[in-house]
Amino acid sequence: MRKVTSMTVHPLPWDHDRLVVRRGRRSGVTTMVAIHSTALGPALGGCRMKAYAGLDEAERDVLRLSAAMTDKCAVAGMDFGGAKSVIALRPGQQLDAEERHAVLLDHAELIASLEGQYLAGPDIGTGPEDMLVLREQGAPAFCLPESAGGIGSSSGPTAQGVLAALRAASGAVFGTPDPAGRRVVVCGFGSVGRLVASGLADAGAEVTVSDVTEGARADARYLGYAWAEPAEALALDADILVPAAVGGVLGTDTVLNAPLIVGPANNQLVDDGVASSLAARGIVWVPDYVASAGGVVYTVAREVEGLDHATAAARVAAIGDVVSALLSDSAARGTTPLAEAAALSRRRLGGVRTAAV
Ligand SMILES: NC(=O)c1ccc[n+]([C@@H]2O[C@H](COP(=O)([O-])OP(=O)(O)OC[C@H]3O[C@@H](n4cnc5c(N)ncnc54)[C@H](O)[C@@H]3O)[C@@H](O)[C@H]2O)c1
Repeated sequence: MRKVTSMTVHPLPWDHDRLVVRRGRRSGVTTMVAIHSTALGPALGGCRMKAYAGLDEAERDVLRLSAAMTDKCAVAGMDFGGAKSVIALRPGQQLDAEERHAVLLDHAELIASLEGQYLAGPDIGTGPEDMLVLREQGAPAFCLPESAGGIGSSSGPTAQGVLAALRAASGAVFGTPDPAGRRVVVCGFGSVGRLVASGLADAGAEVTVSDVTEGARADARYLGYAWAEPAEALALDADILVPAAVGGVLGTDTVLNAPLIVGPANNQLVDDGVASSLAARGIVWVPDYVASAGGVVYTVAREVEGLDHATAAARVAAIGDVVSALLSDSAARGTTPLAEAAALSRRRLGGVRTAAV
């Protein structure tokens, strides 16, 4: 196992706790875990399985994502640190069932060697069934299938957290949290986007949805939603834009015509500087790691802390209180909601530097 410590100048950023990288003895696939911070408790974060151009790219991804998890946990009030893991496939590499199982066993071995400091959840390319394989091999993992006593998909609580954030932000921007009559564009009609869209439609909002797949378009038509082409969706004249697809969609030059942006998509900004540019354009952007925390908040409360549904759901709903406070503080101080979220994270961490790499 290659263990990189904070004595290593490259590629480990100064504020990461550790990065462990190992080529699996069964699968030959390289997997890695980055633990950004354990200041608040054991570090948790998703396990991403995808193809990378090279291991440098995979390391950059796992380091950046683990740092963001520290902020996500800290701002959501969780007593957990931030981490992430990556199963780095080669370009074009496809795994059959047996190879996938071997990769998961290798990854479980790596996670188990961290002695409880990393708790894995699902991310792009992995799901609850994979978490069960990790758990069965002695690796701490959450978001297990319902058949194994877990909560299954985290999409429901993630959507509930987005709706809580959206209501709170609507209160700040429009003077009322009620989405009734608001024109909302949901970009990305996937697991979370669909639930956010239906929650808003049920509350009386005028919902337009968009996606890149024909299946999503057919489903949207069947369910009676207005449709926007993906290339035009972000620029639609609306009250609220909900990015629920991929990251990197909001840049300084992106044409936007909604005064409020709040959604679950991770890493929505091309870079953190875009937060200032959005504020200067009079657009309120709720930091994605605040709005999207519902899934991890709920799942960890239920599966790791053993809390009941009502207590866990109340924690998800409290994301709305966090958003209200961030927006009120940013308005009062002339800062961005992102700056306020980062400051809140730093306060919880007792001054430990947490900037994303
Ligand atoms: N599922 C969760 O619990 C969770 C938690 C936190 C964050 N997120 C983030 O929220 C986002 C949505 O998650 P999900 O679970 O619904 O994913 P998903 O894969 O089910 O849905 C994403 C949808 O976006 C569509 N899409 C891709 N590119 C697009 C584009 N350019 N324009 C419009 N649509 C496009 C896809 O076709 C897909 O239908 C992701 O960024 C994810 O990382 C999800």
